[in-house]
Amino acid sequence: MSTLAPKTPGWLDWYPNPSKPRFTLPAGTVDAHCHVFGPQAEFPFAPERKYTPCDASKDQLFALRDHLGVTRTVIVQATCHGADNSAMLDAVQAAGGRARGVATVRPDVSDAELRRLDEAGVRGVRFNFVRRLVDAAPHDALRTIAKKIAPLGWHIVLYFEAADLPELADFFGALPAPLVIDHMGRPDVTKPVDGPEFGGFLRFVANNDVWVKVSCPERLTVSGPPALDGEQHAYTDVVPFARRVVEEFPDRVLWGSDWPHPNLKSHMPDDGLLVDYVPQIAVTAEEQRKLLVDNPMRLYWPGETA
Ligand SMILES: O=C(O)c1cc(C(=O)O)oc(=O)c1
Repeated sequence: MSTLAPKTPGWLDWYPNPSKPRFTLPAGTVDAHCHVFGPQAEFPFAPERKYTPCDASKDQLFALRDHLGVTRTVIVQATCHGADNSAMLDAVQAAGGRARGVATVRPDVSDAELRRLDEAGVRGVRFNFVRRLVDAAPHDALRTIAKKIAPLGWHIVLYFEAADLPELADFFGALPAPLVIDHMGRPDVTKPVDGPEFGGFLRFVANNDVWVKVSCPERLTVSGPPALDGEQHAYTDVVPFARRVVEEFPDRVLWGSDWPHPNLKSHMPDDGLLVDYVPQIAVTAEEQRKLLVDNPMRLYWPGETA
Protein backbone atom coordinates (compact mmCIF):
# COMPACT_ATOMS: atom_id res chain seq x y z
CA MET A 1 0.00 0.00 0.00
CA SER A 2 1.46 3.38 -0.95
CA THR A 3 1.59 6.16 1.61
CA LEU A 4 -0.17 9.41 0.86
CA ALA A 5 1.93 12.59 0.86
CA PRO A 6 0.97 15.04 3.63
CA LYS A 7 -0.42 18.44 2.69
CA THR A 8 2.00 21.37 2.43
CA PRO A 9 2.24 22.99 5.90
CA GLY A 10 -0.17 25.92 6.19
CA TRP A 11 -2.29 24.68 3.27
CA LEU A 12 -5.85 25.88 3.67
CA ASP A 13 -8.64 23.49 2.74
CA TRP A 14 -11.40 24.78 0.49
CA TYR A 15 -14.40 26.43 2.15
CA PRO A 16 -16.64 23.66 3.48
CA ASN A 17 -20.12 25.23 3.35
CA PRO A 18 -20.22 28.07 0.83
CA SER A 19 -23.11 30.48 1.16
CA LYS A 20 -25.88 30.57 -1.42
CA PRO A 21 -25.03 33.52 -3.68
CA ARG A 22 -27.38 36.48 -3.60
CA PHE A 23 -26.57 37.14 -7.25
CA THR A 24 -28.36 34.68 -9.52
CA LEU A 25 -26.01 33.54 -12.27
CA PRO A 26 -27.61 33.64 -15.74
CA ALA A 27 -28.74 30.30 -17.17
CA GLY A 28 -25.86 28.60 -18.94
CA THR A 29 -23.09 30.16 -16.83
CA VAL A 30 -19.63 28.66 -17.37
CA ASP A 31 -17.01 28.50 -14.63
CA ALA A 32 -14.01 28.83 -16.96
CA HIS A 33 -11.30 28.16 -14.39
CA CYS A 34 -11.44 25.46 -11.75
CA HIS A 35 -9.32 22.45 -10.83
CA VAL A 36 -9.49 18.97 -9.39
CA PHE A 37 -6.81 17.68 -7.01
CA GLY A 38 -6.58 13.88 -6.95
CA PRO A 39 -7.95 12.29 -4.90
CA GLN A 40 -4.31 11.35 -4.52
CA ALA A 41 -5.06 7.71 -3.60
CA GLU A 42 -6.49 7.39 -7.12
CA PHE A 43 -4.57 10.08 -9.01
CA PRO A 44 -1.15 10.60 -7.37
CA PHE A 45 0.40 14.06 -7.50
CA ALA A 46 3.42 14.67 -9.75
CA PRO A 47 6.88 14.17 -8.21
CA GLU A 48 8.04 17.58 -9.51
CA ARG A 49 5.13 19.50 -7.87
CA LYS A 50 5.82 22.55 -5.71
CA TYR A 51 3.01 21.87 -3.24
CA THR A 52 0.83 19.05 -2.00
CA PRO A 53 -2.80 20.13 -1.77
CA CYS A 54 -5.78 18.61 -0.01
CA ASP A 55 -7.93 16.35 -2.17
CA ALA A 56 -10.59 18.11 -4.22
CA SER A 57 -12.49 15.53 -6.23
CA LYS A 58 -14.71 15.81 -9.28
CA ASP A 59 -17.79 15.00 -7.21
CA GLN A 60 -16.96 17.85 -4.82
CA LEU A 61 -16.44 20.16 -7.80
CA PHE A 62 -19.76 19.14 -9.35
CA ALA A 63 -21.55 19.68 -6.00
CA LEU A 64 -20.16 23.21 -5.82
CA ARG A 65 -21.08 23.85 -9.48
CA ASP A 66 -24.70 22.90 -8.75
CA HIS A 67 -24.79 24.83 -5.47
CA LEU A 68 -23.62 28.04 -7.13
CA GLY A 69 -25.94 27.71 -10.14
CA VAL A 70 -23.16 27.12 -12.68
CA THR A 71 -24.04 25.03 -15.77
CA ARG A 72 -20.65 24.15 -17.27
CA THR A 73 -17.05 24.07 -16.11
CA VAL A 74 -13.61 24.32 -17.67
CA ILE A 75 -11.24 22.14 -15.66
CA VAL A 76 -7.71 23.47 -15.86
CA GLN A 77 -4.75 21.19 -15.22
CA ALA A 78 -3.14 22.17 -11.91
CA THR A 79 0.65 22.17 -11.54
CA CYS A 80 0.51 19.60 -8.71
CA HIS A 81 -0.48 17.02 -11.35
CA GLY A 82 2.34 17.97 -13.74
CA ALA A 83 1.72 16.60 -17.25
CA ASP A 84 -0.37 13.67 -16.01
CA ASN A 85 -3.82 14.79 -17.12
CA SER A 86 -5.72 11.74 -15.85
CA ALA A 87 -7.55 13.36 -12.91
CA MET A 88 -8.64 16.29 -15.10
CA LEU A 89 -9.72 13.99 -17.95
CA ASP A 90 -11.61 11.72 -15.58
CA ALA A 91 -13.53 14.75 -14.31
CA VAL A 92 -14.22 16.10 -17.82
CA GLN A 93 -15.50 12.73 -18.92
CA ALA A 94 -17.72 12.34 -15.85
CA ALA A 95 -19.32 15.73 -16.52
CA GLY A 96 -20.94 14.28 -19.63
CA GLY A 97 -20.46 17.16 -22.08
CA ARG A 98 -20.79 19.86 -19.39
CA ALA A 99 -17.02 20.28 -18.99
CA ARG A 100 -14.00 21.02 -21.13
CA GLY A 101 -10.37 20.59 -20.18
CA VAL A 102 -7.12 22.51 -20.41
CA ALA A 103 -4.13 20.16 -20.35
CA THR A 104 -0.42 20.27 -19.67
CA VAL A 105 1.68 18.35 -22.18
CA ARG A 106 5.36 17.78 -22.84
CA PRO A 107 7.09 19.01 -26.03
CA ASP A 108 7.42 15.44 -27.34
CA VAL A 109 3.65 14.87 -27.19
CA SER A 110 2.49 12.97 -30.28
CA ASP A 111 -0.21 14.13 -32.67
CA ALA A 112 -2.15 10.97 -31.81
CA GLU A 113 -2.11 11.90 -28.10
CA LEU A 114 -3.25 15.44 -28.91
CA ARG A 115 -6.13 14.01 -30.96
CA ARG A 116 -7.04 11.72 -28.06
CA LEU A 117 -7.10 14.72 -25.70
CA ASP A 118 -9.19 16.69 -28.19
CA GLU A 119 -11.74 13.89 -28.42
CA ALA A 120 -11.83 13.77 -24.60
CA GLY A 121 -12.81 17.46 -24.46
CA VAL A 122 -9.48 19.30 -24.13
CA ARG A 123 -9.41 22.68 -25.87
CA GLY A 124 -6.19 24.26 -24.64
CA VAL A 125 -2.76 23.81 -23.10
CA ARG A 126 -1.48 25.64 -20.04
CA PHE A 127 1.93 27.19 -19.36
CA ASN A 128 3.10 28.60 -16.11
CA PHE A 129 5.61 31.43 -15.76
CA VAL A 130 4.94 32.04 -12.06
CA ARG A 131 8.30 31.23 -10.47
CA ARG A 132 7.02 29.68 -7.26
CA LEU A 133 5.13 27.07 -9.34
CA VAL A 134 7.76 25.93 -11.86
CA ASP A 135 11.48 25.17 -12.01
CA ALA A 136 12.13 27.28 -15.11
CA ALA A 137 10.21 29.47 -17.53
CA PRO A 138 8.93 27.14 -20.27
CA HIS A 139 9.77 29.20 -23.39
CA ASP A 140 11.13 26.36 -25.52
CA ALA A 141 8.40 23.91 -24.60
CA LEU A 142 5.75 26.53 -25.31
CA ARG A 143 7.20 27.35 -28.74
CA THR A 144 7.25 23.65 -29.72
CA ILE A 145 3.85 22.76 -28.32
CA ALA A 146 2.16 25.88 -29.73
CA LYS A 147 2.99 24.73 -33.26
CA LYS A 148 1.55 21.28 -32.55
CA ILE A 149 -1.74 22.45 -31.05
CA ALA A 150 -2.50 25.34 -33.42
CA PRO A 151 -4.00 23.09 -36.16
CA LEU A 152 -6.49 21.70 -33.61
CA GLY A 153 -7.93 25.17 -33.02
CA TRP A 154 -6.86 25.04 -29.35
CA HIS A 155 -5.69 28.02 -27.32
CA ILE A 156 -2.80 28.63 -24.94
CA VAL A 157 -3.51 29.43 -21.31
CA LEU A 158 -0.80 31.57 -19.69
CA TYR A 159 -0.15 32.25 -16.03
CA PHE A 160 2.38 34.95 -15.20
CA GLU A 161 3.08 37.84 -12.84
CA ALA A 162 2.29 41.41 -14.00
CA ALA A 163 5.89 42.54 -13.49
CA ASP A 164 7.12 39.91 -15.98
CA LEU A 165 4.81 40.85 -18.86
CA PRO A 166 7.06 43.52 -20.43
CA GLU A 167 9.74 40.88 -20.95
CA LEU A 168 7.32 38.21 -22.15
CA ALA A 169 4.93 40.25 -24.30
CA ASP A 170 6.73 39.96 -27.67
CA PHE A 171 7.26 36.24 -27.19
CA PHE A 172 3.60 35.69 -26.27
CA GLY A 173 2.37 37.92 -29.09
CA ALA A 174 4.20 35.83 -31.71
CA LEU A 175 2.58 32.52 -30.68
CA PRO A 176 0.39 30.93 -33.38
CA ALA A 177 -2.79 30.41 -31.31
CA PRO A 178 -5.22 32.50 -29.25
CA LEU A 179 -4.03 33.28 -25.71
CA VAL A 180 -6.05 33.06 -22.50
CA ILE A 181 -4.59 34.88 -19.51
CA ASP A 182 -5.15 33.48 -16.05
CA HIS A 183 -6.21 35.73 -13.19
CA MET A 184 -5.97 39.00 -15.12
CA GLY A 185 -2.19 38.70 -15.41
CA ARG A 186 -1.87 39.06 -11.62
CA PRO A 187 -1.88 42.87 -11.34
CA ASP A 188 -0.36 44.52 -8.30
CA VAL A 189 -3.56 46.15 -7.06
CA THR A 190 -1.65 48.57 -4.83
CA LYS A 191 -0.54 50.31 -8.03
CA PRO A 192 -2.92 52.67 -9.86
CA VAL A 193 -5.33 51.17 -12.33
CA ASP A 194 -4.35 54.02 -14.68
CA GLY A 195 -0.64 53.48 -14.08
CA PRO A 196 1.98 52.17 -16.54
CA GLU A 197 1.98 48.55 -15.39
CA PHE A 198 -1.73 47.87 -15.82
CA GLY A 199 -1.77 50.17 -18.85
CA GLY A 200 0.84 47.90 -20.45
CA PHE A 201 -1.32 44.88 -19.74
CA LEU A 202 -4.39 46.53 -21.31
CA ARG A 203 -2.34 47.44 -24.40
CA PHE A 204 -1.10 43.88 -24.69
CA VAL A 205 -4.68 42.61 -24.62
CA ALA A 206 -5.84 45.25 -27.12
CA ASN A 207 -3.08 44.42 -29.60
CA ASN A 208 -3.20 40.62 -29.54
CA ASP A 209 -5.60 37.69 -29.86
CA VAL A 210 -6.14 37.50 -26.11
CA TRP A 211 -8.89 36.48 -23.70
CA VAL A 212 -8.69 37.47 -20.02
CA LYS A 213 -9.97 35.63 -16.96
CA VAL A 214 -11.18 38.28 -14.54
CA SER A 215 -10.82 35.72 -11.76
CA CYS A 216 -9.17 35.45 -8.36
CA PRO A 217 -10.00 38.63 -6.44
CA GLU A 218 -9.27 36.52 -3.35
CA ARG A 219 -5.73 35.91 -4.62
CA LEU A 220 -5.03 39.46 -5.82
CA THR A 221 -6.53 41.40 -2.92
CA VAL A 222 -4.33 43.20 -0.46
CA SER A 223 -7.13 44.72 1.59
CA GLY A 224 -8.41 41.22 2.33
CA PRO A 225 -11.66 39.30 2.37
CA PRO A 226 -15.10 40.75 3.01
CA ALA A 227 -16.42 41.00 6.55
CA LEU A 228 -18.03 37.81 7.78
CA ASP A 229 -21.47 39.41 7.84
CA GLY A 230 -21.13 39.54 4.05
CA GLU A 231 -22.84 42.93 3.95
CA GLN A 232 -20.06 44.93 2.44
CA HIS A 233 -18.84 44.50 -1.11
CA ALA A 234 -16.12 41.93 -1.44
CA TYR A 235 -12.51 42.53 -2.54
CA THR A 236 -12.99 46.20 -3.29
CA ASP A 237 -9.32 46.82 -4.12
CA VAL A 238 -9.45 44.38 -7.06
CA VAL A 239 -12.76 45.67 -8.46
CA PRO A 240 -11.39 48.68 -10.45
CA PHE A 241 -8.92 46.43 -12.29
CA ALA A 242 -11.46 43.77 -13.24
CA ARG A 243 -14.07 46.41 -14.03
CA ARG A 244 -11.67 48.13 -16.43
CA VAL A 245 -10.97 44.88 -18.30
CA VAL A 246 -14.67 44.04 -18.60
CA GLU A 247 -15.48 47.56 -19.83
CA GLU A 248 -12.70 47.61 -22.43
CA PHE A 249 -12.97 44.01 -23.65
CA PRO A 250 -16.54 42.85 -22.98
CA ASP A 251 -16.31 40.16 -25.67
CA ARG A 252 -13.01 38.68 -24.50
CA VAL A 253 -13.46 38.22 -20.76
CA LEU A 254 -14.08 34.97 -18.87
CA TRP A 255 -15.02 34.29 -15.27
CA GLY A 256 -13.76 31.41 -13.12
CA SER A 257 -14.11 30.41 -9.49
CA ASP A 258 -10.54 29.04 -9.21
CA TRP A 259 -11.92 26.40 -6.83
CA PRO A 260 -10.29 24.79 -4.81
CA HIS A 261 -8.03 27.85 -4.60
CA PRO A 262 -4.48 26.45 -4.53
CA ASN A 263 -1.82 28.04 -2.35
CA LEU A 264 -3.94 30.54 -0.46
CA LYS A 265 -2.32 31.15 2.89
CA SER A 266 -4.19 34.13 4.35
CA HIS A 267 -7.84 33.18 3.94
CA MET A 268 -10.03 30.77 2.03
CA PRO A 269 -12.88 32.46 0.18
CA ASP A 270 -16.52 31.58 0.58
CA ASP A 271 -17.32 30.59 -3.03
CA GLY A 272 -20.82 32.06 -2.70
CA LEU A 273 -19.27 35.49 -2.09
CA LEU A 274 -17.08 35.05 -5.15
CA VAL A 275 -20.28 34.82 -7.20
CA ASP A 276 -21.60 37.94 -5.46
CA TYR A 277 -18.44 39.73 -6.62
CA VAL A 278 -19.45 39.30 -10.28
CA PRO A 279 -22.06 42.13 -10.51
CA GLN A 280 -19.45 44.57 -9.21
CA ILE A 281 -17.24 43.98 -12.24
CA ALA A 282 -19.90 43.24 -14.89
CA VAL A 283 -22.62 45.71 -14.07
CA THR A 284 -25.20 45.36 -16.84
CA ALA A 285 -27.17 42.25 -17.76
CA GLU A 286 -25.48 42.31 -21.16
CA GLU A 287 -21.96 42.43 -19.68
CA GLN A 288 -22.89 39.62 -17.32
CA ARG A 289 -24.25 37.45 -20.12
CA LYS A 290 -21.13 37.95 -22.22
CA LEU A 291 -18.75 37.28 -19.33
CA LEU A 292 -20.53 34.27 -17.91
CA VAL A 293 -22.20 32.63 -20.91
CA ASP A 294 -21.57 33.95 -24.44
CA ASN A 295 -17.78 34.35 -24.31
CA PRO A 296 -16.91 30.99 -22.70
CA MET A 297 -19.43 29.23 -24.94
CA ARG A 298 -17.75 30.74 -28.02
CA LEU A 299 -14.32 29.64 -26.82
CA TYR A 300 -15.13 26.18 -25.42
CA TRP A 301 -18.41 25.08 -27.02
CA PRO A 302 -18.46 26.95 -30.35
CA GLY A 303 -21.64 26.43 -32.31
CA GLU A 304 -23.56 25.13 -29.27
CA THR A 305 -26.25 27.10 -27.49
CA ALA A 306 -26.13 27.56 -23.74
O1 LIG B 1 -1.59 31.06 -7.75
C1 LIG B 1 -1.50 29.82 -7.62
O2 LIG B 1 -0.86 29.28 -6.71
C2 LIG B 1 -2.18 28.95 -8.60
C3 LIG B 1 -1.68 27.66 -8.81
C4 LIG B 1 -2.23 26.88 -9.77
C5 LIG B 1 -1.71 25.56 -10.08
O3 LIG B 1 -0.92 25.05 -9.28
O4 LIG B 1 -2.05 25.05 -11.16
O5 LIG B 1 -3.30 27.32 -10.51
C6 LIG B 1 -3.84 28.55 -10.31
O6 LIG B 1 -4.80 28.88 -11.03
C7 LIG B 1 -3.27 29.40 -9.33
